[in-house]
Amino acid sequence: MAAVSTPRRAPLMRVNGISKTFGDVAACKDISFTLYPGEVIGIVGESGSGKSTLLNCLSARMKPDAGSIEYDTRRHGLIDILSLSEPERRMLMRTDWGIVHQNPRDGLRMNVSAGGNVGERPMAVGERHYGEIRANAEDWLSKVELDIARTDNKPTTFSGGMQQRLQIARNLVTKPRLVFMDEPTGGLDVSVQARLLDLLRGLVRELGIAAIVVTHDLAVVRLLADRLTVMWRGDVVEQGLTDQVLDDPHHPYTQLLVSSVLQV
Ligand SMILES: Nc1ncnc2c1ncn2[C@@H]1O[C@H](COP(=O)(O)OP(=O)(O)OP(=O)(O)O)[C@@H](O)[C@H]1O
Repeated sequence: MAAVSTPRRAPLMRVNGISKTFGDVAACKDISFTLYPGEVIGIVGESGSGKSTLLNCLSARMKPDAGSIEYDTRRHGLIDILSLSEPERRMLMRTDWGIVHQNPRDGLRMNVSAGGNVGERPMAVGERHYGEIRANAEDWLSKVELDIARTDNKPTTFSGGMQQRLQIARNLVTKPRLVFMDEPTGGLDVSVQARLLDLLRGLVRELGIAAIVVTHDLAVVRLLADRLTVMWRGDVVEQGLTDQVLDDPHHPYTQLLVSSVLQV
């Protein structure tokens, strides 16, 4: 019988040999991986292991010393993001990418209403009909479980959890293909974290968005990530399917990380 071959999807992002040094500190050493459309990759590691540096390089906010990052854009196909000009990078950010910061204040405009925060991105990519932009913004506020009666309120009047949900709506409203998340539930109460994670997981799956999620919290990756990358002192020490890595860790650092969590 002839072998049935599964068609291989084209990668969304191909990361090859990324390194970044600050003085004597090698923050990231020769990091490579491939991300496929709709896939969620978690990057875990202790403080100072290089997670944020890697995320900053991948999202073109920091230039690595070596390596390449190719991304399959909707507009121009596969491009080397390190060669983008600043306006091109900003356009990619508006059309294809989202960034969810740990601190919602870094990702929101605090003096603009909640509806304005969500409506700004569709406007930035050319939508002009006020009624539709507002209706879409309200739809997204509902999706992230914010009361649409608060549409005209500024995020300064929201709780931390509400601000984080607003930041998620602002990022997802234009249906990006890739979202970078840096400790998306950090700094929130445990009960608020759990609800937010459920919401994020539902939205990412429903929209088929790929994501790269940096966290030191294994519960976050257990729930969100298909695959896991474990960093230790700038190196990737283990990579694999999330459940496999967490249930059967091979590297001593991963074993320590998993055993230090009572229950994930
Ligand atoms: N702008 C910078 N200048 C100098 N050193 C830096 C800079 N950014 C990061 N580093 C160093 O690079 C290493 C990796 O830092 P990074 O912030 O990427 O780690 P991290 O895993 O994200 O840590 P955390 O979980 O605490 O945010 C650390 O030793 C850090 O001190």
